[in-house]
Amino acid sequence: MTKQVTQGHVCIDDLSITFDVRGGSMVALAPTSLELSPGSFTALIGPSGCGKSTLMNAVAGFVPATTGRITIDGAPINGPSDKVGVIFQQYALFPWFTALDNVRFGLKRLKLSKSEELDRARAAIAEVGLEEHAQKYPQELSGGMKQRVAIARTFAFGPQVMLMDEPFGALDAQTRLVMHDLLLRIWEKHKATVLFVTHDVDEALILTDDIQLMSSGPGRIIKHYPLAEPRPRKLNRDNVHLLETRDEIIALLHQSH
Ligand SMILES: Nc1ncnc2c1ncn2[C@@H]1O[C@H](COP(=O)(O)OP(=O)(O)OP(=O)(O)O)[C@@H](O)[C@H]1O
Repeated sequence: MTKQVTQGHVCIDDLSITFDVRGGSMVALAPTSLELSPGSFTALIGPSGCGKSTLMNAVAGFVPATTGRITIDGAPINGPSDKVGVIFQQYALFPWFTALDNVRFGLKRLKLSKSEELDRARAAIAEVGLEEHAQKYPQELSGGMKQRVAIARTFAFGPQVMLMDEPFGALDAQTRLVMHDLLLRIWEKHKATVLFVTHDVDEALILTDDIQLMSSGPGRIIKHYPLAEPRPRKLNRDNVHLLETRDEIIALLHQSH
């Protein structure tokens, strides 16, 4: 039975971000509104420099809104929140901790007993298929394995919102496919609301419920593409809508370059 999700409702309302730079200011994100329903999986696509990471960083509470506001379940975001997990392209694991201890570190905020923390970390490591590598250090793991640890660490503490900024951008094509299956399996189980930045249109078409397309910088959302096709998806002639959507998005991205 599908899990009913009620938390992780993200409202981005007329958000713009301006940075102070030497000799003035620069608009990194033009006024943008976006609503993510609880448990949905949304891709953010747009030309380089259009403000995708800036938007993510604002939802993560790392960058303040210049105008507008962001709420999660009605509560304004004014800084990093326990409701939000973040995964970047760079794995951001602590090199001095094993895979298991990296996941345990992510659980510290929950203040569990030592045995509960260990059980939960072990379960998360098992969920991403790394039981046999739990005692290895990041430098002993492949890029795909490191990103599995990052996924385990972030989902383990139970975030309602998951922000993923090109999480598979550094991985080879084959490993990416494996990671797509893994991410979908974990997302379907945990049902966090996911906002996923990617440059890879196919990745967005395979994974998400909705693709939000941004204009070139200072960007804003110009169009969105709801995707109702059941998963797992394949980009072939049986899925004409996905292929047409791909063509249209690629054409718009080319125009904006
Ligand atoms: N802290 C900052 N200070 C000043 N300018 C910034 C800062 N962060 C981002 N910018 C600028 O804001 C604009 C948007 O950057 P951002 O990283 O959000 O784009 P992006 O769409 O994620 O790009 P890419 O796809 O290349 O990663 C860029 O022009 C960038 O140089």
